[in-house]
Amino acid sequence: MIEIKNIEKTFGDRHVLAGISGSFEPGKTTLVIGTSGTGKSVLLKCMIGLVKPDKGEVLYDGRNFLTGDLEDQKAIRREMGVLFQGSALFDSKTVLQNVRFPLDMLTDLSEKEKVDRSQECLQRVGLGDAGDRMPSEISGGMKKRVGIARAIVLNPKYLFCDEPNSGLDPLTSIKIDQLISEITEEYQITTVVITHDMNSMMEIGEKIMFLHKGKKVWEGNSNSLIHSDVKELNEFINANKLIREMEK
Ligand SMILES: Nc1ncnc2c1ncn2[C@@H]1O[C@H](COP(=O)(O)OP(=O)(O)OP(=O)(O)O)[C@@H](O)[C@H]1O
Repeated sequence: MIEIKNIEKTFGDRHVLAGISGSFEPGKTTLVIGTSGTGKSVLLKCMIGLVKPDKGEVLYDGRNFLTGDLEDQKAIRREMGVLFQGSALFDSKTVLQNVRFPLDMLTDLSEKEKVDRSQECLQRVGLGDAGDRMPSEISGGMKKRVGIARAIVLNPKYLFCDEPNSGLDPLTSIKIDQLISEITEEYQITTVVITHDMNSMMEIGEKIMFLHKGKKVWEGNSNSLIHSDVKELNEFINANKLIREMEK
């Protein structure tokens, strides 16, 4: 379980996060949604330690990530998997080498153990026979799968995905969403996904947080999403519906 308490962040005179609290449960995918520039990525960066919040707490199963013991902080980092926007694969490495990279950096497993574990993760994301291919030779959806395999290779307790559907067609997006959701349940990972994607919200929206102007103004699931009486959320949903209509 991850808990965030009253997270605030200001850049210059811009109050980007104005006190956000919430909790993220194991085995569940929590979606963080909101219009562009509303602070979703900054919140995620605060949670994974890439940005230091001005105020607030981030607790990983009760361990304070910002002010806690250094050993705890290191252990928490080791327990995180991150799927970055655009997959962020190394172009000069093969698919398998990309997946094993965290094992090379952070473990002293034997060569065979590293290959076996990387291969196992590739298998899990449906790319068991793509290990020798180069990133330039595979599709956008496959790159995301490789990114997911790399994010889970260290067996994380916490998984963070920033816009996992960016650049994908709707069908591939749904498959990637389903994969993230299945893996989350299967390994009981606490997963946080930032998304704009209305399909994702309907498909895997068991828990959704809506941010507006640096605040969490609504929380619920995909069923309650469409019946909310929060004006900003309704505007966001209608704008998304419009975009979907235009894309058809
Ligand atoms: N390092 C930084 N320095 C200054 N301003 C920043 C920095 N990082 C983010 N911001 C600002 O914080 C605000 C929120 O940005 P953020 O990337 O979190 O938005 P977002 O909700 O993720 O948007 P999008 O959906 O477009 O990715 C933006 O106005 C952005 O310009």
